[in-house]
Amino acid sequence: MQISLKTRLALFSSLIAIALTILASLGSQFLAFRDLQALLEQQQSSQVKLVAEQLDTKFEDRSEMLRRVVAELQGKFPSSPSHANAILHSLPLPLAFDNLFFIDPKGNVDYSTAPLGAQRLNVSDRAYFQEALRTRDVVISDPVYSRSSHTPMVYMVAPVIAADGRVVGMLGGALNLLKPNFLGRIAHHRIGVTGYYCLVSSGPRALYVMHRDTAQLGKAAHLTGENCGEQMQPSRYEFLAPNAALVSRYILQSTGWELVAVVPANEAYAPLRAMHTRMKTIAIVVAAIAGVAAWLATWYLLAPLSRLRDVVQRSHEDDAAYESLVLQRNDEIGEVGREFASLMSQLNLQNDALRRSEAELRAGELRMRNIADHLPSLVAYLDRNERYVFNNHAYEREFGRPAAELRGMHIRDLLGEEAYQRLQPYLRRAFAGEEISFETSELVQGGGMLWTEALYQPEWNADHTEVVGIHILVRDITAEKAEVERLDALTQLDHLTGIANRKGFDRRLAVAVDDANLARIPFALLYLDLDHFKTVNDTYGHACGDALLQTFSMQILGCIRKTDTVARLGGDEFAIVIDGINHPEQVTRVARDILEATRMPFVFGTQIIPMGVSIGIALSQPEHNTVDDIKARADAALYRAKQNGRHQFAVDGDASTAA
Ligand SMILES: Nc1nc2c(ncn2[C@@H]2O[C@H](COP(=O)(O)OP(=O)(O)OP(=O)(O)O)[C@@H](O)[C@H]2O)c(=O)[nH]1
Repeated sequence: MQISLKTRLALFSSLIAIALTILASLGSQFLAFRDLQALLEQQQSSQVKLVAEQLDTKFEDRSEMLRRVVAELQGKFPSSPSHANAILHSLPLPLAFDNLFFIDPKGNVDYSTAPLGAQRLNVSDRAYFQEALRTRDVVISDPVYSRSSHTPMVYMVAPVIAADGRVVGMLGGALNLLKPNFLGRIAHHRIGVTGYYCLVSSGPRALYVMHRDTAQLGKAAHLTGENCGEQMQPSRYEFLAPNAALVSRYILQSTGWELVAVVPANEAYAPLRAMHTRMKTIAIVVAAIAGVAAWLATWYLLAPLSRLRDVVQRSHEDDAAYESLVLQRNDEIGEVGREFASLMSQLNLQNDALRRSEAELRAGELRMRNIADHLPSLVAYLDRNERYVFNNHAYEREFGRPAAELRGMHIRDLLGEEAYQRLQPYLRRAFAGEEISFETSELVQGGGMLWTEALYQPEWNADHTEVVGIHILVRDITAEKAEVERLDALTQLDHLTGIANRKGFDRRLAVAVDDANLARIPFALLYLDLDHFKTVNDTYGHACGDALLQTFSMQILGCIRKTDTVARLGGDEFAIVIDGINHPEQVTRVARDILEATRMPFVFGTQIIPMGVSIGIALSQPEHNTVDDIKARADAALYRAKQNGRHQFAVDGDASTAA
């Protein structure tokens, strides 16, 4: 389930408000607890101190009484039981003590207002007796717990000191501590309703002298930190639910005993509990109100954000949705709204431009495709895996398959394994980044050659680090080839006579030399030069000379085979290449035929002009031939024919030859 930001923020704010309210309430409870605790401790301490001082006063009064009586004895210990009884009964002490007694210097209890047992009591080993001997003052004993009477007793003794300073005896008083006139009233005294006191003696064996539970009387107590037996286990959150009783203590000056007052937590902190309950109620109400208020405030404050979100969502389908935004808000949401509106406006402009350029691009692509489709050449694009991505219509015509079917097809599958193997070196170079152009030829059905020119142009990735594909252009150049050959042939023809010119002659001669060297096909080279042609020109004019040259070339053609080649090398110089000769006679017969053909005069208009030609013949060598060598030999033979008187032939290497 998706929870909106607004809900989450509202929830979060509410929780914060509730948490803060609870924290504030806990804080005030803690402070209230601390203040109340300090106040209660102060009050209770004062009360305990007051009671302790009353007890001290009671002990002090009795001590003072004993001192006064002892002083009245003027250092004389009673000399007889009757004397002692007289003294004891004459004193007001019985009101203060439960019984009175005299102890002689050896610790024997001689006289007592209480009946003495059969066995004589000696207290010389008691601490209070020895203390009184040492301090020579009134001493209060540690409490003695009487099992028979279940009462705690203390003995107070005052030494009788003779004029010479000796302790001649002691006057003692026994005190039942639980008597109403002493501790009795305090023991049953309550602090508050459930609070109570206990009194713990001093010394290493501290006992309960006073306790609300009489069963505890005389039992061991803690020397320090006594809580009247209460279990004190304050919790960590004492201020929330006080658990530990409120304890105050005070040490009696007269005895060193500790008076402890305990008020159970239930009573001591009752106001706090009441306050706690009230505060809890208030805190719940305040937290609820704060939570709801925070929720509503967040909801209200973030409502524009929701509207902005709606507009943003609608902007997917509606480019103008942002125009409904309220942009006057002077806060972050207003800023976001304005930024969004500005972005959307820019985006719309860019989208328009993009749409326009996309349309242009599509139109451009269409144009390019149309152009490519109308081209007679094969136009394709191969991806890195040598699979077609694009093929123009020419492919459909060429391979008889729809272009869509070719898309994704491997080039090998379309062209066949053999053609693919032929093209692979070129493909490899193109994929290596080289722009390749090459020609191929193949025999076509019905004879003739089909010539094609292929252009492989690599396409690089954006950072020019890798070739991602190849553009392929394959065009039929058969017609071009034929035209080139035709033009090339034209360049090898003599424009005047229509036979080969020097260039054509050189090519033909080179082929003949190669054939002779490689295939042992013998050939002959004939150099021909018209005799006195200059005179013809000079006498009958240049046109006449031209006509003679044309006639002469026709005459030569009549004397040679179709496979032989005649060329005009320039001026009145001609050459013939005769190959595949079986015998030199075959060549000399051609020379003789030409001499015979030119024996007849040339008729130009009304002019009859005698003709003559000198011929030099060179035959190919059985072994190694060169163009220059055979030319030189033919030329030398021609020279010889001229020298010998013209209109004859001479054969290289044969000095006798002539026609
Ligand atoms: N009519 C015409 N004359 C040409 C043409 N080309 C060269 N000539 C001329 O041909 C002549 C060649 O003369 P040469 O071969 O030097 O002299 P020749 O008179 O034939 O002498 P020999 O060869 O020794 O018998 C020169 O007069 C050139 O001007 C051409 O195309 N037409």
